Amino acid sequence: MTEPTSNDVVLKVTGVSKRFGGLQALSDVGITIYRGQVYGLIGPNGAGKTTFFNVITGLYTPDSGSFELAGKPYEPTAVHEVAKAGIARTFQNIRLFADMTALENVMVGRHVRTRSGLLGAVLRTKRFKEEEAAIARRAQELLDYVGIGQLASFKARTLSYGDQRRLEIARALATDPQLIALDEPAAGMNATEKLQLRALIDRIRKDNRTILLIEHDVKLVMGLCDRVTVLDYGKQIAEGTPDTVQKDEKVIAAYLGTGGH
Ligand SMILES: Nc1ncnc2c1ncn2[C@@H]1O[C@H](COP(=O)(O)OP(=O)(O)OP(=O)(O)O)[C@@H](O)[C@H]1O
Repeated sequence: MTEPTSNDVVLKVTGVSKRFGGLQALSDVGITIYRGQVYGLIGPNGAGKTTFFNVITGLYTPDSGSFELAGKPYEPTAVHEVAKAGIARTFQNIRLFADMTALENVMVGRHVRTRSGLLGAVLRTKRFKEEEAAIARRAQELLDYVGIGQLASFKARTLSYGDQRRLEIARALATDPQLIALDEPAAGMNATEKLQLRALIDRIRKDNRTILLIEHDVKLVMGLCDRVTVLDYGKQIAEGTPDTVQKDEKVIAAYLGTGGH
């Protein structure tokens, strides 16, 4: 394998701090993710993982930090701006349009990248209709890609939990993101669904896409990720390959609750 170069950096985040009242939720946290990597963010409950995710994706305003996506600075000031910049995310608590079909849910994701706009939609111009047909085709391809193509016409709420998570991933992919941020994708999944999820994430990586994930299932993270950051009480206590991180004494202590807190 060739060494990644700075041109391959997808996300570079440095010096992120965030305080909630008296609580320092993040202290000077930074990560660099290269194209084609699966990057894991782990840590005990309350370590700051979700806060870090929310900062990167524009839900929380950080007290400090600088952000670069594919070589361009971006300000994570609002969720839609972050989506436009090229980060798509899924949520710990699935956020689909429950009464829309699977296909429609993916089409909504794709609209971030369309050009006809509202006026075209109201007037139902030729260009709008062509664009809609292309979006529907692409949405179907993405459903096939994540393995639920046969469920395209089913309402999202009728899908199994695992399939809803796949649908969320398809919707994220629909925006053609630089980075896909997955918030606990394996939460609530059974062992078979976890294996399928792992295969899907592997496939997405093979297609040279880049993934950041928060995950409680340490085994899944260690088996899947190229690099891992471990947070504990808002501090980055380790960063590296799963092998090195797993052996790190601070990490072992944090997970066993003997970190001296
Ligand atoms: N909006 C908020 N207001 C106040 N405190 C918050 C807020 N969001 C998070 N916190 C606090 O910040 C700390 C970090 O929380 P965060 O949810 O980021 O941790 P986490 O690592 O994602 O935990 P978990 O694994 O339990 O989801 C916690 O002490 C939490 O109570």
